[in-house]
Amino acid sequence: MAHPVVDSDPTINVSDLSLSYPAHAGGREFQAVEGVTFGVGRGEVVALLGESGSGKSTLARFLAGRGPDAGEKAARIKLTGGAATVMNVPMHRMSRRTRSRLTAYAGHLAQDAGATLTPELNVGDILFEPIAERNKNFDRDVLGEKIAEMMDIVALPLAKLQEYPYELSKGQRQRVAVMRTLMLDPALLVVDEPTLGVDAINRPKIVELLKWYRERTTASMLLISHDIGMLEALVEDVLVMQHGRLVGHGDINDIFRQADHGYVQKLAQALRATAYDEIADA
Ligand SMILES: Nc1ncnc2c1ncn2[C@@H]1O[C@H](COP(=O)(O)OP(=O)(O)OP(=O)(O)O)[C@@H](O)[C@H]1O
Repeated sequence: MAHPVVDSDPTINVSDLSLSYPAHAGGREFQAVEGVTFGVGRGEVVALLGESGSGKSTLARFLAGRGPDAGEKAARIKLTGGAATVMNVPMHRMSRRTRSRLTAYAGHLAQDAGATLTPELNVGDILFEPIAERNKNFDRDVLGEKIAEMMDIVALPLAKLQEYPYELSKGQRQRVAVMRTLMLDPALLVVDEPTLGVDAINRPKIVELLKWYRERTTASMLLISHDIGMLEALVEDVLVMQHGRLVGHGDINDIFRQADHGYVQKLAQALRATAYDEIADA
């Protein structure tokens, strides 16, 4: 059985990978990702950009080991071509046990994760939930220090630990969801639009938290985000997807300055319209 090697380099290695959703409701199998090749080196932060429906979340969920996770059969992702390894674990025909080992080291923040926090638990227990699921006898005091540090970074008062998700704002719930993803000290962090729907004042706090995590670990990150502040603070390498294919790949500055693909040019223009020039010139 394959064991994840947490310090393997690269952390992610993808070669000509194609991913599909199964046929359902009389429809045909749908290929969401087609012939994608790239790697994420140890400690590297790679951003995955592209228009809605281009396959970013599918690729991210699969590489985080959550491909077959969805309750509904129709949402289970199948490898239909090529190969991928994550922390040296081949992603093809993975046993349930191997997958469980992998997901212990690969954190995944799904899109809009703040909306899916367990409603019956208070924030403190939500943060302990991933650890309690693996080991009932964990040390609350040791982890309490880490939680206090993270709460401080994202500017949530400690009193919030006693509150339930319905008592929090959307942005507060999202900050809790990001903290929860960091509780198991993932060696690979796959985050899908972590600041989406969070107001402009609180977005930088999520960026700060991911930066803090990056600085205290050698974690690798695959980050889906069009948040310019986040790209500036964390990202070196960018992948651009369109219709399930990779249409751009390279250094964040080069790709937006010398993009030769029509869609990458349009995306670069849109990002520049926000603040990209300031970043590229800095
Ligand atoms: N369960 C499913 N069954 C069939 N097709 C699906 C399923 N889930 C997603 N898709 C399709 O797969 C394609 C890629 O979707 P995906 O969510 O990966 O894109 P995305 O780039 O992350 O988009 P967004 O930015 O809107 O999240 C889309 O065409 C989508 O409709």
